[in-house]
Amino acid sequence: MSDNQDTSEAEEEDATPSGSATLPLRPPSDRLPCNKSSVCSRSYFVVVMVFFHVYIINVIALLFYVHYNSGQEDANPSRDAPSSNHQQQHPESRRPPSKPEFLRDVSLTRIEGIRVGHVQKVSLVPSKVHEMRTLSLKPLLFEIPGFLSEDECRVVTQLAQLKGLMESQLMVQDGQDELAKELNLGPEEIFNLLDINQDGQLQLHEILTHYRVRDGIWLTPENLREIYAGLKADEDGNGKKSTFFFKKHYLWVKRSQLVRNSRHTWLYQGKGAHQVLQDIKARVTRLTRLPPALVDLSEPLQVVRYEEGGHYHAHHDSGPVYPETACTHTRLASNTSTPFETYITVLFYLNSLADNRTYDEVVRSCVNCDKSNLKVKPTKGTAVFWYNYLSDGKGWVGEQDEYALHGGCVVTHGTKWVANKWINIDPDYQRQARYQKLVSQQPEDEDDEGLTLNPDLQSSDVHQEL
Ligand SMILES: O=C(O)CCC(=O)C(=O)O
Ligand SMILES: [Fe+2]
Repeated sequence: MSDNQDTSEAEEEDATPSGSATLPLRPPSDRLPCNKSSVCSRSYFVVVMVFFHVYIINVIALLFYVHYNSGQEDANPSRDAPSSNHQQQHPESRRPPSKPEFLRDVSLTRIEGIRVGHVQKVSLVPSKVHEMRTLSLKPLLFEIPGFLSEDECRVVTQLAQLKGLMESQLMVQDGQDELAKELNLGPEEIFNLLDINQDGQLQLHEILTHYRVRDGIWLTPENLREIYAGLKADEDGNGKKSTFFFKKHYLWVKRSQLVRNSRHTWLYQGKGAHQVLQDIKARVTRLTRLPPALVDLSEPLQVVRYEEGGHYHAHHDSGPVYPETACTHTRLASNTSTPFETYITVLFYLNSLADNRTYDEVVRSCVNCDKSNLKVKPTKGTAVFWYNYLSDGKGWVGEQDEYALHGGCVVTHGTKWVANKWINIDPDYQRQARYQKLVSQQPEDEDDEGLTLNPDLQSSDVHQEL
């Protein structure tokens, strides 16, 4: 009780306007300001202004609310995707999503590497359990022995031979005459174009730039000095040459100076393809745990043959195409309107190399194999696969993994056969989703796990060289 009394006293005290004790008290008549018109209108103005401001603030808040809500709906492309229709019926789908709405339906599984040497069992075919060993975490790289059977390796190489293999990279002189005709430029004009600093001379670096830009030829300044020395062209040793010598030393380029010295072909893996090829594609889908549609939309199997002296210098299978690291397949993709990159590379060894002198470096190599951090010896049937991109942490691709630099060492004895399955995606999810939607409007194959493409669409839109 006493507490209540205290409280009511306190309330009474509190009810006294604070600070009023310091103001002189006036008689009640003085406190009626209406007889003073200026005071009355000022109070009236203040009250009106307060109401006006509250009203304006409310309107602005309402506008923000409406804008924010409609903006969320616009930015949500999955709402017009068929699979998200049922979500619209649930009120909880209006809650803020834990990850961007557009990544709800599709996300890229990334297999955990755990640690180098870690072995996980994977079930890829009914009769067998495969072992998948982590070879590296940076980049994320795995090896699966016996991924292909002996028979499958044989069928793939035979199918490639039946189809016919083409040079992976043309020698410069192979196309030189046609280029000269096509360019319709005289030697003077070519000289001027190559003379980057316009000093009337061609320096070593200008020639080198041209080589890399036009031909993808792997020439170091040392190579060029050797060429000059061989031609006795640079007698004063200042590295300045005439067009005559520049034209002439083209002929000195050897196959070993190409980025890639091999022959290859593409084997279509969709509906109607040889059963072995379809099986390999299905197994790759299981292995990578990616949405089947992504694997279906990817390039066909590329089969590559290296003869003695064959090699593939260090390169990335994806990312911006620098002339010296250009791959046939990234060119293939970049020729098209669909900007696909290679998310995963699955490399199959279709034969074993006879001895230890002839092995492959797979990752983090430089032009020469001695500088590589990791080498994998080709063993028939073994598959290695790695991620060319890091994750964005939200279920799609992030940055390109610089550590995915790799190459194939020079084959010193015999012939080496490999096949590449490049799994392509568009780093821009929304474009990929639009593309997938477009392609999924093609007739579907009922037997298939996922989406099946109309071969005509596939070859004309994505895989031009098939
Ligand atoms: O032949 C190899 O070992 C590597 C091949 C490769 O990296 C490629 O074809 O992109
Ligand atoms: Fe490669």
